[in-house]
Amino acid sequence: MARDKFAQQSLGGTLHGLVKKSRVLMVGAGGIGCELLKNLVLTGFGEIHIVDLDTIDLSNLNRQFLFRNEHIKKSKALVAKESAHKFNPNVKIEAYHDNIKDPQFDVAWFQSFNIIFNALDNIDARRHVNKMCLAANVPLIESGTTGFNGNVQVIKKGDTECYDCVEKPIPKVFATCTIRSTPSQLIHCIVWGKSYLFAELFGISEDDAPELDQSLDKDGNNAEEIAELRKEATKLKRVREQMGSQDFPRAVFEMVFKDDIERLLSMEDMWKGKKAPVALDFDTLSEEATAPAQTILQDDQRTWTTAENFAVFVDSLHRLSQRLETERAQTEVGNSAPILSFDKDDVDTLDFVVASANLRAAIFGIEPRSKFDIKQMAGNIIPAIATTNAMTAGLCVLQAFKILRYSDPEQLKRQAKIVFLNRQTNGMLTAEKLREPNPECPTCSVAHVTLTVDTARAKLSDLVDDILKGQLGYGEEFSITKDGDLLYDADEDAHLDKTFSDLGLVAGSSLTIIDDADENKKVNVQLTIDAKDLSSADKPINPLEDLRIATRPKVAVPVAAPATNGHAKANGTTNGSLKRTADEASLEDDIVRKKGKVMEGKQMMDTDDILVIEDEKDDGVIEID
Ligand SMILES: Nc1ncnc2c1ncn2[C@@H]1O[C@H](COP(=O)(O)OP(=O)(O)OP(=O)(O)O)[C@@H](O)[C@H]1O
Ligand SMILES: [Zn+2]
Repeated sequence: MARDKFAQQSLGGTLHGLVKKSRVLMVGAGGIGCELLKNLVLTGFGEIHIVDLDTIDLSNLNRQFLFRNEHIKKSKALVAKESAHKFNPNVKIEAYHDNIKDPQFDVAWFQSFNIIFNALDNIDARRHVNKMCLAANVPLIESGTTGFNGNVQVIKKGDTECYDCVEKPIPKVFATCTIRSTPSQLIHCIVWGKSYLFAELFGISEDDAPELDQSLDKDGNNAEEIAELRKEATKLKRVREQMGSQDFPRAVFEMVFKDDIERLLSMEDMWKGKKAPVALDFDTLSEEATAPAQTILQDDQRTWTTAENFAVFVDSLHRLSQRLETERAQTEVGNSAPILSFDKDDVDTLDFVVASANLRAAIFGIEPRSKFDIKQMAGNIIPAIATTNAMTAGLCVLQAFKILRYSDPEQLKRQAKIVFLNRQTNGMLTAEKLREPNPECPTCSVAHVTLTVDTARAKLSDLVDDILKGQLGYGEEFSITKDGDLLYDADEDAHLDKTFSDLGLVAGSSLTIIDDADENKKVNVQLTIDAKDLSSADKPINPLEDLRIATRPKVAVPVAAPATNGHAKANGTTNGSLKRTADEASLEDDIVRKKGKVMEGKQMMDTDDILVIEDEKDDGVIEID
């Protein structure tokens, strides 16, 4: 009870009472989430719900202090609840080991909270929660960190900018050819080693790997190159069959560091105006590689010579093939063949990727790096800093106090802030006034409509013809998208005959309708689906009663200057520039890696997928997700 007394003394009776009565949701129980949950529990927030889809990983333990060794592989949400509850047993905590995008977390459920906290690590989930908070009209506290930078932003429907008010730059996937044929930076070689060579030898064939964009470029130019790459993959499979034999390292080496390079060199056009690669020779390097791999490996902060990388390559290849052979021998007949997967904390896999990447870098005249550096690049590129998470989580709670204290929107707008944590600024913290919503925002400048649908019977054509054109008066020019994926527009009618179920539209799913008419354009509409079995005598979509969608005002509205860095977790720029420069990020190659899900065009990538994206601005910033 002492804690309660102190909290009351420092917050004052009124605020303390509001805190105790409040019911809050925290999405994500990772780096920020663990700190935030501790703060919420110790401050005495009455009821806290936690959602996290992930399990605890060894690499989380250094900063996610609610987790211990014995919790590895257990649910983050459930363990966070257990650990934090001990700090203050008076607080009610509910945990869900689930994806926040699951239909059970519908608008009504979001509505049951006073405040929602995002402690997430990916844009897709953040956008989803933003959308749900707008639909439910519940204030959201959005936060993020990258290295030493952090940010906290209060989002309130109609009163402030939402997460989508400032467009996030669309990330660009590296073409297969950059990774496979024309690397120009070490990161390309690392991705090649990790996502192609390692996966092809010890994991799932690259044909199944989603991170390499197999598509043709817009002129259809890659066809030949892709056919070649496929041939190469077949050849590699044959090499793979030699695993376990003494000749295996030579077979792999000659295939990727000699034959493939010679094949590339034979395409002379490719190297016009570009530095041509130089193939490596197994025998020459074997003669030069005199130091034992174990000695070289001890020196992981020094950049190894090509011969040293060669020695580590051969050694790690032996280690990995032995591991796979042993696992195969132990696999019972009928079970799927074992595979190895890359993990930056698994030395055998890391050694292999470091050596392969550096050998490839030598071929293409790219500066190699130490194992220490490559580990960061291949794993967590900008390291997560526990204190940044802790400070950011503290700021989240301070903003939550403002939301509880100021129920009047005008007062809240004056009191609540967007706060940036930034090592470059004097005093580390800077606060900005909350911005007005962007009237052009595709998410918050929309009409929210809930539609009752029998998802098994209703077809997309029912929505298009009966509801949108028939009832709401849309013309021919409009589009229907789901999470950025186009389902329908004047040129795309492929899905019209599909049912809502076929299209994966379930209870709680939402569709965005954008009017593209030249005149009297309607405001964007967000349709949320309320799934019900309707009598077969009735239409499969309930008509909307007396609903009219307003048209947009004709005024030209300046788009607010972007304040957030859409790529990275942190929005921490105060100088008006879109993103931090490499210098600001204190990294030579400012490289960011995030886990989780990101929408890339129309493709959804899962937690373990690797997406390589290049910054639009040519400042050398690369993000791997
Ligand atoms: N759609 C989602 N639903 C629920 N939880 C999510 C969702 N997307 C991400 N998360 C969770 O958000 C948390 C973000 O935490 P954090 O940024 O510390 O990431 P991490 O994966 O724990 O660590 P790191 O990425 O730094 O190695 C993670 O625990 C992750 O599981
Ligand atoms: Zn918005």
